[in-house]
Amino acid sequence: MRIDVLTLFPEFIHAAAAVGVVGRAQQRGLIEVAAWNPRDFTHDNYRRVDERTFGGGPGMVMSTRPLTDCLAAIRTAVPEPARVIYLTPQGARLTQRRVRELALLPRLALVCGRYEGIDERLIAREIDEEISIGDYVLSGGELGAAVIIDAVGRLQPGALNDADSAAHDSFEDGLLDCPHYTRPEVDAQGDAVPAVLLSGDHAAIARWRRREALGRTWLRRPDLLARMTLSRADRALLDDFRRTWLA
Ligand SMILES: NC[C@H]1CCC[C@@H](CNc2ccc(C(N)=O)cn2)C1
Repeated sequence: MRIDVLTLFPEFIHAAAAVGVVGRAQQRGLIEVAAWNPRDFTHDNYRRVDERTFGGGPGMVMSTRPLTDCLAAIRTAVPEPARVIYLTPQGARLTQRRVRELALLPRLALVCGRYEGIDERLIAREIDEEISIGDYVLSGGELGAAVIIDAVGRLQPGALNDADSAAHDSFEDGLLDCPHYTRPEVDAQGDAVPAVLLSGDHAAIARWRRREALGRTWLRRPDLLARMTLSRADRALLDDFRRTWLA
């Protein structure tokens, strides 16, 4: 998968994509991340990338000409057509379902706004999809771009190996993750690891983890649970969790 990012801060994007699972995925050729700076597409001595907003008032808007030229360069950089995504609080909330769909595309182009954003005509002409990573305002779209790069990058086949594959499951099935434990078995405060995890009974461990994931989702994110149709086995596990919890 190829991801091009239009940003005034390419170094941020390169740094975010260079570490961990995504950095390794890049080394393995599973994903290619390229950052493009619209400032390189300016022609004035001051390399201006922002301009005053029509109608007056505070705040600047990103200059359209450098953005248009930068996007044109991005589109022609490789023959594959790209889905062009604009990161903005006005976008559709990003979900794991949408991440899984985006991860299947051959190419993404992520447009990172700064200042008050970009001209609405540019959005109409160039942007295929507006995505928000949450209901808050950031100083730029770069953190949203980094979120998308990470979320789709880790889903590329071969990106996660056994050590990380557990992380692949959490939220994949719409549930929150179960609790995790490592040494010591009993800590300095005398708190012990749940015995089932030390039992070696893999079926019981799987049931325990599923029950904890269902229970946590019920307690912390009932909205997620409401969207799911549970199997008979899952309903039994959740009832069991609730009985214990409410006892
Ligand atoms: N109206 C301000 C707004 C104009 C367009 C550019 C954004 C950049 N900042 C962002 C971008 C995305 C998000 C998010 N939640 O995904 C938050 N903040 C700022």
